[in-house]
Amino acid sequence: MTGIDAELADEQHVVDRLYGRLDDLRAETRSRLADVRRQGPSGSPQNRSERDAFATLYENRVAQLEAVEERLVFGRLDLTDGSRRYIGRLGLTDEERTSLLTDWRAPAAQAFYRATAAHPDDVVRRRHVVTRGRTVTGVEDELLDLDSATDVGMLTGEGALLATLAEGRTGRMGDIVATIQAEQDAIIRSELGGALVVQGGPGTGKTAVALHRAAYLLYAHRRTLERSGVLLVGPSRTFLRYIDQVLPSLGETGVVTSTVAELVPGVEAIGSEPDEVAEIKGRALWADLIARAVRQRERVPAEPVRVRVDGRTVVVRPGDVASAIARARRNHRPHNLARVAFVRDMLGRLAEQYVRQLAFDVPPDERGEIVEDLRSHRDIRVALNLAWMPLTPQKLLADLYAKPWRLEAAAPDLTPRERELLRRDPDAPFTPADVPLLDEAAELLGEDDQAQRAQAKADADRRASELEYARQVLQQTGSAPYVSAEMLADRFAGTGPTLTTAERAASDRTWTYGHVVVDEAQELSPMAWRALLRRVPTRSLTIVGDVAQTTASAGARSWRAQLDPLLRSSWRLAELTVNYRTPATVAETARRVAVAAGLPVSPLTSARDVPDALVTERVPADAVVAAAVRRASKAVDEVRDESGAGRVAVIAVRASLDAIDAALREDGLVAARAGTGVVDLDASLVLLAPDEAKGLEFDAVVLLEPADVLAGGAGDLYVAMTRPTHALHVLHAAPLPDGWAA
Ligand SMILES: Nc1ncnc2c1ncn2[C@@H]1O[C@H](COP(=O)(O)OP(=O)(O)OP(=O)(O)O)[C@@H](O)[C@H]1O
Repeated sequence: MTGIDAELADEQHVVDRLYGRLDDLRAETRSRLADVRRQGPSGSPQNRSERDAFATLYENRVAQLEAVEERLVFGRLDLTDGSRRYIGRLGLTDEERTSLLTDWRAPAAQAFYRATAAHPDDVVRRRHVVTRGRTVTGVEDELLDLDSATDVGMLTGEGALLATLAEGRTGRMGDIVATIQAEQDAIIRSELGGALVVQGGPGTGKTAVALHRAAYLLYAHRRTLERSGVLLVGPSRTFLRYIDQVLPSLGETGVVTSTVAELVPGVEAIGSEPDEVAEIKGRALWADLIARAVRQRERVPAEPVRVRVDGRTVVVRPGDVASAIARARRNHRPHNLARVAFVRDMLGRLAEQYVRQLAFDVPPDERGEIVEDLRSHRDIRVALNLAWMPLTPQKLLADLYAKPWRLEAAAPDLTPRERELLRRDPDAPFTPADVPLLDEAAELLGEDDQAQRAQAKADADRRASELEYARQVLQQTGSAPYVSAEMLADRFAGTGPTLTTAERAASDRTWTYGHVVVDEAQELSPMAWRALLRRVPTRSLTIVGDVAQTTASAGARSWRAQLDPLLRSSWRLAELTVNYRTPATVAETARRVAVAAGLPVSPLTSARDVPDALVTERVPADAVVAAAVRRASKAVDEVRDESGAGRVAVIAVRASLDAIDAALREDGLVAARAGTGVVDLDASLVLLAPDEAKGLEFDAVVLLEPADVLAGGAGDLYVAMTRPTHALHVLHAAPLPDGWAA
């Protein structure tokens, strides 16, 4: 056996043992699950719910143990004291509780990502163990000894990293646990508190880092975050699908994912509108505008309203309404809740008028029946509603858009043209930019929640007793490391469906999360930020993005300008500087074009280059589409491999997509498209507008007419050019944008 063969055989031995232990744990947990299930549907309700709770606990554990099959172990640290430590997707111990495998998130694993020759952190050797299935196929060593011959370069585990980067894309993002780089690790393990902004050029791993950070925080702060939950906000459903396998592969399934458009449960924002209109709706002035619109629904009538009740007359007097409004506003409750006080006050005044007309006195505490008669009188109801209308957020906003006089009264800061742009039918569907406005309105309107409050009190009492019981069960069974009393109590809650924290959080508009991760955060408008920050009062946030890639007019061009007004300078900035996606030639060209267009681009070094990564082809204007079809067809053949990996995107301005689609079909090629829904990322060919390509990546990209894309926005072109991992084919009739040539 040669030296390397012997090394591989030794590692295979270790890897076999680890998988053996994993198999044992799986079998053990499955058998416990089977035992619990075997007990059948008998016993007291308490026994049954306890059994269900344990069944869920074991099911989750089985799922977690299944999820770590691929690359269970990927690293080894040889330490100065002669000991070895294996690093993997989760922690494993043997029957005697001796550590066999260290979870990549544990403090003991940090050196695997951070140790350098200058700061070896007790590590003499870092080894990347490469496996395929359960077989060790390679090892790669770095000696962290200044005197050693091995030079540790810019990248950690360079061979393993470059091999990963060269793999064909599958349409789904994978995890990077085996090859996280030091600058990325520092961000992933950054403390939980406060707002952390991660700025980095395209392909620097911002999304990957954000997801691994979520997994890290759930591990390091499980007790805090298990109950409050973590929210991950992405730019589109397609993007959320693109990343949806990463957290499960890291053993974490409890993160709520959402776009800004989905933040308000019950609202489906399926409408679309020009970017220009979305920009207006994103402005911070809507906070005041909506507050004003709500106040304008609390209105003193110009004239007294006389109402006949059982032969007597009561008068809804402007003066009384004004004073009842002023009093109801005093306790600063939301509109629909303060309305209860207003109505009570007005009915008291009307009852007083009514009693004065009787031949006898009725003391105030005996006027209940009179008050109820007045309350149910149609004309009084109408008069009080006109003064203080109960409103839903949808009604408030739809009225503002549909009734020009309402918008004019509420929005003196908008120009007549801007107000005209906002005009729409009262029953037109809401758009994504409406959602933060509906959320703002919901905050100011509140719900008429008397029944809800009574229910909440009953729920809270029941919950307290369930929690106490769950604590006792945990003490008796010793299951504390896997589950908290709160989680167990949730599952004990015998009535209704047993919901996880994530499920409860996702269905509750007013839920506040323990941490919020925002990806492509540069796209968020000031109003979208307000809606998000409402969901994380602790301001524990990870904000990742690139202000050079902004495509929405309402988005940010500078973090300071965007975040200072919201977070009062209390945010910290980290930068990522190495591009892992795009070949250097393509990345540098994209960067020059972006600089020439005046974008605030971040410094960027590329991890690798690929021969012939950038091909530009000039064709006559009427031949661009045909050339694109030819090129796309060739690219699909070139990138596809036997495993089904290999993805190609054609990117062009929105106005040309239909023509390209038709031409592709004529040629027998079907491309997946976004339309209004989710792009089928399993397709080997997709057709996208530049903003739809945001955050995604493909082996090859066929880009049409960069000058047209640039005309739509420099950020659009920067995004489009930086999507490929191997090749960018550019087809153009118009001259290439400034900065293209080196
Ligand atoms: N340390 C790493 N090891 C292996 N692959 C990595 C690493 N860091 C990033 N990558 C890969 O580089 C590609 C780009 O990463 P990612 O999408 O997270 O970048 P990004 O900064 O969010 O890009 P963009 O701003 O363009 O959306 C992905 O395929 C990702 O898996």
